[in-house]
Amino acid sequence: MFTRLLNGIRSLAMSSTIKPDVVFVLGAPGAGKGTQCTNIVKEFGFIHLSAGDLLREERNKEGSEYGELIEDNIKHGRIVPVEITCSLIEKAMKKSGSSKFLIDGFPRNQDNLDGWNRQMAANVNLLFVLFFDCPQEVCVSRCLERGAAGSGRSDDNPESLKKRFDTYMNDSVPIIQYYEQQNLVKKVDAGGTPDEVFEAVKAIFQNISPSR
Ligand SMILES: Nc1ncnc2c1ncn2[C@@H]1O[C@H](COP(=O)(O)OP(=O)(O)O)[C@@H](O)[C@H]1O
Ligand SMILES: O=c1ccn([C@@H]2O[C@H](COP(=O)(O)OP(=O)(O)O)[C@@H](O)[C@H]2O)c(=O)[nH]1
Repeated sequence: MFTRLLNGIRSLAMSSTIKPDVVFVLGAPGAGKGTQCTNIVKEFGFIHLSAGDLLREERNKEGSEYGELIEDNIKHGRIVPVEITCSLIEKAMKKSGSSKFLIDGFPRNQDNLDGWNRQMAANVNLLFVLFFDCPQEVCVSRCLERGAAGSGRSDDNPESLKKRFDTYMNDSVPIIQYYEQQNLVKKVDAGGTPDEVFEAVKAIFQNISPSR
């Protein structure tokens, strides 16, 4: 009797656990991920979590044990170990209390993907992967302009950009292909003006039915 009651409570608790909706936002450095996430937040009420911003915030924290490691990776266009990034994402998700997230710039390599699958995948509802497709020369000039305009980023310079693109081509593109094989990728041409790109983004978000 007691066991049956306990099992009943357990299954009720499990069925009422609502998983948050997640959209991964991927694309080359400078493709416009952050810009379009800001638009999506305004129009569709998602919370924007940029993995890069979370890492930079952690790097800037006084006394952070990962500060140097994060900066070293960012400057050289390498990917920070997933345990650090995933924990920052998880913490930010919990803190926000929201149930709809844009996770921008993650997962970017196999280590990221494996870590996410180990730590988070079972607890979220991955809606799709929004992929901003943009020619490399356009992305590079946008990043250089962003640097010249005073982004203050230690990686918006020609040397770091070369490494960031090597990492993107070698490590991140295979992750996008992995999701493509699962029919989860929604591709947007990101070479136009911000307004043109957002028109295409809107068409995607207007057609999704969130899990609740
Ligand atoms: N469609 C666009 N056309 C021209 N410039 C853009 C466009 N989208 C973004 N930008 C600019 O390019 C730079 C990189 O955009 P950002 O959204 O930060 O890209 P990402 O997050 O992919 O690195 C920023 O300075 C931004 O203002
Ligand atoms: O999941 C992530 C996201 C970002 N980064 C690091 O942060 C940098 C900047 O990433 P961000 O997404 O902010 O900018 P982008 O390169 O897309 O313009 C990357 O080159 C990586 O070094 C990382 O290690 N893991």
